[in-house]
Amino acid sequence: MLRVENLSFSYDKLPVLASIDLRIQRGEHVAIIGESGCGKSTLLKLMYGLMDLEQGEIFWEDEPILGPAFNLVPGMPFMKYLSQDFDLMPFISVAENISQYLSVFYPDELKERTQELLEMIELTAFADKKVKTLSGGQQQRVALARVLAQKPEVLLLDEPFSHIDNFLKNSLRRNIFNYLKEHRITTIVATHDVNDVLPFADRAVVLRDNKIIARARPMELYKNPKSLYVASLFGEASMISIDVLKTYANTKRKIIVYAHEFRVSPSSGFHVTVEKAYPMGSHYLTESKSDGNETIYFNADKLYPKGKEVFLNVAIETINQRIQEAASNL
Ligand SMILES: Nc1ncnc2c1ncn2[C@@H]1O[C@H](COP(=O)(O)OP(=O)(O)OP(=O)(O)O)[C@@H](O)[C@H]1O
Repeated sequence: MLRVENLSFSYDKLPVLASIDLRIQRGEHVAIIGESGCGKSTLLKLMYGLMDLEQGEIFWEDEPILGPAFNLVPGMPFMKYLSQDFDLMPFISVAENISQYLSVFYPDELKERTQELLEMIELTAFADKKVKTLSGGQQQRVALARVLAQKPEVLLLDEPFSHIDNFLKNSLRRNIFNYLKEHRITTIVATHDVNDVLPFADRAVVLRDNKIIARARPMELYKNPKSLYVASLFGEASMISIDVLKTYANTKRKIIVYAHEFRVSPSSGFHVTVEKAYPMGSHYLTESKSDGNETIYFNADKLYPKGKEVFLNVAIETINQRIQEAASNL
């Protein structure tokens, strides 16, 4: 188990993390999510021992993870950390970068394993190319293979697919996250991208204002977001007063509704005026204003012009589910 106990950290007296407690089981895959600058990378660096803690302790099983004040070589040998700059050897080939940490005493195994990792990152055809000649996305894939080759017990990944195009991203995610699960490698991923979180993470931890504000299975967080901040990490969402959605409900309490949960009606429902629409392929993400001047996002299957008045409805099951969840959070 990885244990983070009462961790606090500041850069030049600017607090970034305060009183963080976290337990991650061996083999678990945890996503650290939150807005840019909330401290995700800092938490990963502290977990790896790259910086000294200001307060608190971190353990992997019973071994304390210590920073540079206690370790000449920063970083723990049973862990690997893939930062946003990839730490590759630019003047040697892709295959050599990947196999650098494999044992030369077992040449067949070395070749086989390098081949397996090249296939996983879909760069077999580039095996003999020098890393410096690769694109940013290709270098990120080599960096991923290079950390996997080292068979860490714990892998810390900071935005691991940020440079990779959408065309490849999904298959790479499946290849890599399935591999990590099969090999029971404890994985902690700092990410902005819900596609790294919902399909793969066992748990998501949400950071905001130096603190963990939510932790749960990703689908629980998604279905029952405790705040607009949490919902917004998963998609466009709005806060709506219950009585405007359910006219007979006599309460001003608000619930969160995702853009895709609204249905457009020409004649009845919650009245809004269209401000702007963004084509998203399968639908138009439409920005509108309510009569109370709140910004409401909804998905529409056609393009509504600015100024168009429409009515929005939300399925009664969704409203009731959010009301129940809001009550259970009280
Ligand atoms: N070396 C540093 N010196 C001073 N301040 C820093 C340093 N590194 C990060 N910070 C600050 O600490 C805060 C947290 O940064 P961090 O990189 O951990 O956030 P993040 O959540 O990973 O952001 P992003 O998602 O944009 O990568 C930010 O306000 C950042 O400006």
